[in-house]
Amino acid sequence: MLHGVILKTYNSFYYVKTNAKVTMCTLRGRFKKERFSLLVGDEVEYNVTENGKGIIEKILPRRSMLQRPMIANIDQVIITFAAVSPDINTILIDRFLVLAEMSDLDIVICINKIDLADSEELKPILELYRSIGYRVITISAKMGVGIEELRNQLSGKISVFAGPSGAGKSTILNTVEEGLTLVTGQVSEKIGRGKHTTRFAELLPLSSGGFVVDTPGFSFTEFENVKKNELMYYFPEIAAVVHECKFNTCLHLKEPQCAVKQLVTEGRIQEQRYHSYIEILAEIQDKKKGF
Ligand SMILES: Nc1nc2c(ncn2[C@@H]2O[C@H](COP(=O)(O)OP(=O)(O)OP(=O)(O)O)[C@@H](O)[C@H]2O)c(=O)[nH]1
Ligand SMILES: [Zn+2]
Repeated sequence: MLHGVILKTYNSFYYVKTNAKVTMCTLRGRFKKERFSLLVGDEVEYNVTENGKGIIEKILPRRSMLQRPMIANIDQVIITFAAVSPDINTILIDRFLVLAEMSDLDIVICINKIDLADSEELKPILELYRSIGYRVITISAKMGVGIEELRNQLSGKISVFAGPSGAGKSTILNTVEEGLTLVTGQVSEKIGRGKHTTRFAELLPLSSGGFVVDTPGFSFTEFENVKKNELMYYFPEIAAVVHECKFNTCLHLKEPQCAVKQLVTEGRIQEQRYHSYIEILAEIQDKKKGF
């Protein structure tokens, strides 16, 4: 039996990649009821028949699952922002970070367009995220700076790019490997408006090994699923100290003897991050009130 990864699905066919070869597969009859749960990114075992078609015999256990886009076994998210044009927006970075933390993915922050940036202005932002423990890489897709480091980071893994429009995600992919382009726009926004444009994401194989998802990840509707007393755990530097607050119900707002607020005062938790926390918390609470 061969072992492979599902790159895309189309009309009940699964395109399964093993080494350099892609085989069109169908599902063994007894799996038919599982058809809708088999996802791009799933690892399968299959046999090839005389006509060259494959039959999937076994679905291997999943390591992870992302909801939007629906993909199995994603290893990491590359949160991509431009240093300028559009100007870097740390609150927006924090929002993407929360979504990535919620999905329990490894995270890399990729700051693009450093050819346009004032490195002195950028430095504190890089230091902030590095101090929290995030891996931050700086690149210029246009000038080819930092691309080797990014390639190494993508090698052998399944990655999804996420980030605002104009950050340069398509340009980056195309620089990492010629011919790779993202289907732009958030997946979830394509649903509706009377058009049947819902599509499943695909995996694009990289020549260095590994895959990237062809659609950008995440949309902000996903904050709906966060509980107000869970949000803190998606800010690693806040999560690390919440047990020191006096009240175990502390949301770190106006409660007395709050370790989080104390550390913000001392500058050991960055004010900007605390503000992002407060802002997202307020949004979650507003939604619960029925807005
Ligand atoms: N100066 C500079 N411009 C860049 C760089 N990378 C991308 N751009 C430009 O930024 C613009 C946006 O790039 P895209 O690759 O379309 O960005 P995207 O993130 O895919 O955007 P959406 O398709 O809207 O999601 C384009 O005009 C690119 O040429 C860079 O490193 N430096
Ligand atoms: Zn507190």
